[in-house]
Amino acid sequence: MSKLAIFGASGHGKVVAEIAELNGWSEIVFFDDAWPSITQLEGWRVNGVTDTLINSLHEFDAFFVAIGNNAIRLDKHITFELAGGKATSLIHPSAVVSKYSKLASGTAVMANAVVGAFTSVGKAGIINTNCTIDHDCKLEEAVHISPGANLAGGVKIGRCSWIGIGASIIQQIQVDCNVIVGAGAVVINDVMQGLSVAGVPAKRIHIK
Ligand SMILES: CC(=O)SCCNC(=O)CCNC(=O)[C@H](O)C(C)(C)COP(=O)(O)OP(=O)(O)OC[C@H]1O[C@@H](n2cnc3c(N)ncnc32)[C@H](O)[C@@H]1OP(=O)(O)O
Repeated sequence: MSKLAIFGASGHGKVVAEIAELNGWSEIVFFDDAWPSITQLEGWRVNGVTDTLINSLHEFDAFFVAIGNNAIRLDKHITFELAGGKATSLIHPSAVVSKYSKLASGTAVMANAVVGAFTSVGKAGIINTNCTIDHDCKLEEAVHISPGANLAGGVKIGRCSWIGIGASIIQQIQVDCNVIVGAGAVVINDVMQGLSVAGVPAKRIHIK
């Protein structure tokens, strides 16, 4: 492994870059549409915008999109794939990922996260710090499980849904696409597409 392009020069990008270093990537270069306002992220250089990366994908062994917004992350991931880039996943060495689980490309698994047996994670997912996803869960594309959230067995999470920090979801629940589950929520019922829920037990909230 040698040269990795990371799109998204943010706090999330920094965490991802450290995991990449721990995974043995020797050269990491950032890209971000805020360039040239941003040319440096901590010790890493930021080299250009989306088109710059598209035109230089052949110089990299892989790319990774480090954007927190689920829909934008998926869109950029697909853009770079269609342009011929090779996506990689990045797994922190302290994470426990079952050998019977499946992670699609472009997923970050942060420190101390647990991915259980026979669980699948779609492309461009974020499995954040110290969260647990138990057995037989199915996460579609671009899902974000925030730090400290816990999913029991057999939970399904739809495309681009965001499970907030410290939320819990009981077994066999289905959370549809584009859902937001608020911080600390306890989800005991299925959640329909596009809704936001929060509280214990989780109920619909109306966000401004
Ligand atoms: C490494 C990282 O940093 S990863 C990121 C981790 N961060 C998170 O997980 C954050 C999760 N975000 C939240 O929980 C947010 O509160 C959201 C996204 C659910 C809502 O945020 P906003 O869009 O700003 O909504 P807003 O603050 O207007 O709240 C709307 C209503 O829902 C309530 N509400 C919002 N969040 C919650 C919550 N977590 N639990 C209970 N009630 C909540 C508000 O009190 C408000 O109620 P009201 O209408 O009676 O006044």
